[in-house]
Amino acid sequence: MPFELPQNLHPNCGPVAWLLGTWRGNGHGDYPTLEKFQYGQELIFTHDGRPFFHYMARAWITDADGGFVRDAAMEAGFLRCPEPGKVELLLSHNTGISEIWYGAADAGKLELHTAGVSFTETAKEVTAGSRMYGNVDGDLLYAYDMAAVGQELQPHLWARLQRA
Ligand code: HEM
Repeated sequence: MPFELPQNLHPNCGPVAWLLGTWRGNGHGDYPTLEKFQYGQELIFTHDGRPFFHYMARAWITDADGGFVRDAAMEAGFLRCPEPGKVELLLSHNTGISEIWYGAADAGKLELHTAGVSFTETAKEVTAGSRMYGNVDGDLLYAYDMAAVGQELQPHLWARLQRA
């Protein structure tokens, strides 16, 4: 179904409007401390006309044929649009991590970097992140790099999702 810009979209959110809706697809994961893995994921961005989007995502580990193995990471938050092209992201993870991000959006591309990461006393140590979201031929491609468990900033996830 083609994406139609909502009539009540806040103008500050124009550069990220293409993200609105539900996306599903597959990704790959890696990190020096881990075995490579594959996953399925669903991302949902919604809005109510105010200058922010609500965001939630859930992932599940898959086998080589794409079959469900087990539930994996969940994250939820708010993508705020203080002015066109400028975003702030507040993100909470089921793994006990909470982050503040700043980013820039332009022509189907959104790039974000953490300004701060907090974690509970039982969570793994994550100290920084970098995310890139791009609209490529109508699909959502993203890459997530993290600095965690003593390793420097490097790829943990990349995925290609289709509009559901
Ligand atoms: C699509 C979402 C994600 C998937 C499918 C995923 C998958 C995995 C898997 C399979 C592992 C190995 C341990 C395990 O089996 O649980 C892992 C470890 C880890 N992930 Fe992720 N992850 C995701 C998102 C994230 C995010 C958003 C963060 C940071 C906020 C993160 C941080 C970590 C850390 C710190 C480890 C532990 C590394 C270690 O102890 O060596 N992951 N992840």
